[in-house]
Amino acid sequence: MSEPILRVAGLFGRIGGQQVVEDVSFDVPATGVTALLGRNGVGKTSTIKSILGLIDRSGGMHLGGTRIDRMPTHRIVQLGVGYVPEDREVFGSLTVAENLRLAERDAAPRREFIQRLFPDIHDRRAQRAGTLSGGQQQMVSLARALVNENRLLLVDEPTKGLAPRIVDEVAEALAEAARTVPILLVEQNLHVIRRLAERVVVLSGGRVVFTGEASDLLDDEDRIQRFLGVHDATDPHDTAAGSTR
Ligand SMILES: Nc1ncnc2c1ncn2[C@@H]1O[C@H](COP(=O)(O)OP(=O)(O)OP(=O)(O)O)[C@@H](O)[C@H]1O
Repeated sequence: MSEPILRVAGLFGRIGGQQVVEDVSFDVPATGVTALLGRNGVGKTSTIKSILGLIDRSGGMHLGGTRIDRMPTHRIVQLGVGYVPEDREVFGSLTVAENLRLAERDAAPRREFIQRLFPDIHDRRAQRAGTLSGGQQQMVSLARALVNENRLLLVDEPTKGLAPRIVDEVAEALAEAARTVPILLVEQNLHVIRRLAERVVVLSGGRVVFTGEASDLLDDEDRIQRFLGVHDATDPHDTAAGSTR
């Protein structure tokens, strides 16, 4: 296997003195989607924020061979790490175009790529982002990260709270994006994980409890239940209409 784009070794993260990430180690391959999974509150968002230096953290982290564990957030971003935060965080009083413009970091932002990937958002470029639906805001949030040439994308629960049809659209956009950039994806929707992820890292209580090929987890109902606490409604043997969240 080629060198991983991100190497996390013995990462600890703290919020208000409380340890929320405990000795976490994993690699993110240089291509495809790696899913960071686990039940609610196990430390997925905190792991992403630790990588970016958004919370107090210590431990070894390398981005393509460059040590980043002592770098401030803006330098990590400048190295080419895009971030799509949980709950989108678009600027509601600004237009779609303004939201995209303020995210542009590169000399040659990929405006045509964004236009092709998100035609609906392009049509709404003069609309204030706060008046968009949740799904449309998610597209703006994704577009803001994709407008730059990144070496790694960190995407936190992009389908949370969205209607099934919009979940499919977001998954499609992520699949397209994953052809150009490796993605570390926090996601709870098993359909989306199944569709996008090649590798999985599972957390429990702030620690890594499983890493492997996505199929090693997704084809094992017992592991799904144990690690994620959900029923796989896509399982053909399962006649109950179980929740995938
Ligand atoms: N701002 C905060 N102040 C105090 N504790 C926090 C804060 N944010 C998160 N925590 C705690 O840190 C732990 C990990 O939270 P985190 O949000 O990283 O989990 P998660 O796996 O992303 O959860 P979810 O799936 O619900 O988003 C939890 O116990 C949570 O209560």
